[in-house]
Amino acid sequence: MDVPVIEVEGLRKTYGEKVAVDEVSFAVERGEIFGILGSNGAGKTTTVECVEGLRVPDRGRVSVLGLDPWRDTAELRQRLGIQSQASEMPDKLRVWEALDLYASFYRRPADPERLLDRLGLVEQRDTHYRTLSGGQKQRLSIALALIGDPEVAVLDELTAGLDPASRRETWDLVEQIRDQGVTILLVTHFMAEAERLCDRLAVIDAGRVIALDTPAGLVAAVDDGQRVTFRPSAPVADEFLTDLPEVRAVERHGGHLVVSGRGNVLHAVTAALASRQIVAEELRVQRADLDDAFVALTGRALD
Ligand SMILES: Nc1ncnc2c1ncn2[C@@H]1O[C@H](COP(=O)(O)OP(=O)(O)OP(=O)(O)O)[C@@H](O)[C@H]1O
Repeated sequence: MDVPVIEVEGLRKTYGEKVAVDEVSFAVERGEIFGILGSNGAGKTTTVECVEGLRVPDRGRVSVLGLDPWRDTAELRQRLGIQSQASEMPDKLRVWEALDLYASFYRRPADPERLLDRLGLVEQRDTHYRTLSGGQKQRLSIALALIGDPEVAVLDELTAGLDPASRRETWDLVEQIRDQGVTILLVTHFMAEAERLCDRLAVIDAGRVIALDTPAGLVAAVDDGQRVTFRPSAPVADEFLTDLPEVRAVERHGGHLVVSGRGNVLHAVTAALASRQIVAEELRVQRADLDDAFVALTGRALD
């Protein structure tokens, strides 16, 4: 088995009296998109800043590509790309100048022209930073994280403030970056992003990892099965449905029935109704999603 690309063990970091993270442990495998999901102030940034070598933990061990982020900082800088939510540039810096400047920090930088092309910034090559749109600034920050041709990239809240279309484009881009072999540590408080992109994720709450699994695994752990809502075309007695082995409960809301249970509730219910020539109108099927998992784990919705 490969050695994990990032290993964090028993991390603790305090700011004065405030314990920002405690007992945080996780390992990121090569080629993964690993997410750190949590609400504002949960400790996500503190955790990744310890991984990047920007903060020194009070306790615990961090290893990135076999390097110690504090002892081997210079070497790590060459192999780790950092995209940060707060990377502002001088107003008059042009896009190509920013890439050129950042490229000069690396032993073996990526080709800036190819990166501009990949990130859809060719036409903005000579544009001043100040006049870039939010989405273009975001793409530039990703380009700057990749200019060193890193093996690992840390992306922090990368779609914050983007409109839905730019957000989806950015997600496609992150997948392409991973497909080219870059391991990605993704910080997010955005559920759809975690569900769409992450192979596995650690849910952080009040400084601690409270769950670590694939998005599907997190959902399965709280999944109370399928819930089918419909309006029957003719009256149906509750018992007719509760007698089905798949069905656990039947509730009535106005003219609608809400039938919940395990296994293929939808098929069982529609087949039983069909045997009596009853049609399930206005039919909807609901399953638990990552939002439900988060609420079950933390006791509240993600802000
Ligand atoms: N330099 C600091 N001094 C004092 N407290 C801090 C400092 N940095 C962070 N904190 C506190 O530590 C806790 C964790 O902060 P952190 O920034 O790691 O959370 P986060 O999950 O990244 O949140 P956000 O999404 O808002 O950035 C918060 O309560 C925060 O107020």
